[in-house]
Amino acid sequence: MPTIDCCAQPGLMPLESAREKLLQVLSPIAGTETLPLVRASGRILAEEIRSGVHLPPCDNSAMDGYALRFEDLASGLPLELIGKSFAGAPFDGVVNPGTCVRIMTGAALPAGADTVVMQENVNARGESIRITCQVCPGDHIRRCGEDVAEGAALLERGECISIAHIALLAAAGVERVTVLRKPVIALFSTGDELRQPGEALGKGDIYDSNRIALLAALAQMNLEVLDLGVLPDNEQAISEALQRAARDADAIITSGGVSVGEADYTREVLEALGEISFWKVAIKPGKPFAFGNLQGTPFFGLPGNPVSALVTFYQLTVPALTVLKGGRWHGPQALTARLLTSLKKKPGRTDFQRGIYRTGDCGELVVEPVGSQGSHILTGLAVANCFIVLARESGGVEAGDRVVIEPLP
Ligand SMILES: Nc1nc2c(c(=O)[nH]1)N[C@H]1C(S)=C(S)[C@@H](COP(=O)(O)OP(=O)(O)OC[C@H]3O[C@@H](n4cnc5c(N)ncnc54)[C@H](O)[C@@H]3O)O[C@H]1N2
Ligand code: MOO
Repeated sequence: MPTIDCCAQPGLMPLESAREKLLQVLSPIAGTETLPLVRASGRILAEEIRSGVHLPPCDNSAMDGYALRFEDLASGLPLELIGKSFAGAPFDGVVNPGTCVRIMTGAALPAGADTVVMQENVNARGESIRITCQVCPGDHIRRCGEDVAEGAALLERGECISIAHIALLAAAGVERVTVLRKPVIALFSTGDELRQPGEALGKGDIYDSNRIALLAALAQMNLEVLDLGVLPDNEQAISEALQRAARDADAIITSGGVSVGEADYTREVLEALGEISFWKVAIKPGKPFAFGNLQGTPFFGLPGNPVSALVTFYQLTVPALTVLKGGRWHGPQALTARLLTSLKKKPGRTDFQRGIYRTGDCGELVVEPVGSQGSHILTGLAVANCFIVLARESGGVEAGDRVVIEPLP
């Protein structure tokens, strides 16, 4: 019989409900900017973009070879070579019956020609050629507009611009794009024990890792950060920082001070100044996550334990920030894998254990939990490439069972 999770008190909000609530409350920020295409990767498109050209712009050759008229091949007679067509230097004449043109990959198909034969299948002698293989009409021709027709939509509003999108827009001659501005995220850590790199550690002190990791993660998401640094466990300092954050930022993220200890002030101060919509989620690690707002600015209170901070960042904060910056959140990117080592779990909270997945000998995905799963154990998270997600009401899982995994970004 499974034992009870003593940390899963009644009233914890299921992860799915918490996420739904966040996504209901958040809406995209207003404001746009126009950027050179090359700087637009990861930004959210604020306009639909249509193509001003056909892609490819004209019929052209997919191979280095010879452009000819298919019907000429029936006779088996040699074809007279009358010119050359290069990408950038097309042949201006016409391929009349009995003639052909030397053509390079990407060169415009000359008028009159309807087929290209690659040069490996041709015997060229002086100014005439013979075809040495079976040919089909239209072989090796890339058709005008077969990728994109002039006027067709290239990208929709709200698309998160990828490198492939940049290639597509560049191919259509787009130089600048209008994107949503970057939301500003205010960020601070709390804790009297937190020190900066270069400072000596006194007894019980640690270096502030959460803020640094979150700064990097927010930059990777193309968000602007208002870095409010490390605050002491002091209500006045936290209150002032929260009010500045609400005034100057589009969202507030804090680390620490959301549990029930005597120096855990962040959630209490936020509640006194603004509103907490929910506190404590049925998730492990990360239970004390708090969400609310201060004068309409969304507030994400991440727990201080380093793994808990990053699990709640990925599971709850990233979906909300994706909506805030105008993007679409498509749900967790889940796969299934066969578990190689059994895992203990008590029902009550959705568990995000850290694991390493790979393709096993039989070609299916397998996953191995990393050693220690403590919420203060950063090495486990550092070597992991996925979360192993164990459902809220499930107990332990046996080796050989199939489990859900979510690859880490
Ligand atoms: N009686 C209970 N105690 C605790 C509970 C509970 O339900 N009942 N929940 C535990 C859980 S779960 C978590 S997670 C933590 C969260 O606590 P806080 O959010 O209040 O965080 P702190 O107390 O400030 O710190 C916890 C832990 O993390 C270290 N820390 C804090 N900030 C940072 C940082 N920026 N970088 C690196 N490490 C940080 C801090 O030193 C503490 O060790 O509460 C449990 N307690
Ligand atoms: O959930 Mo806490 O996040 O277990 O350490």
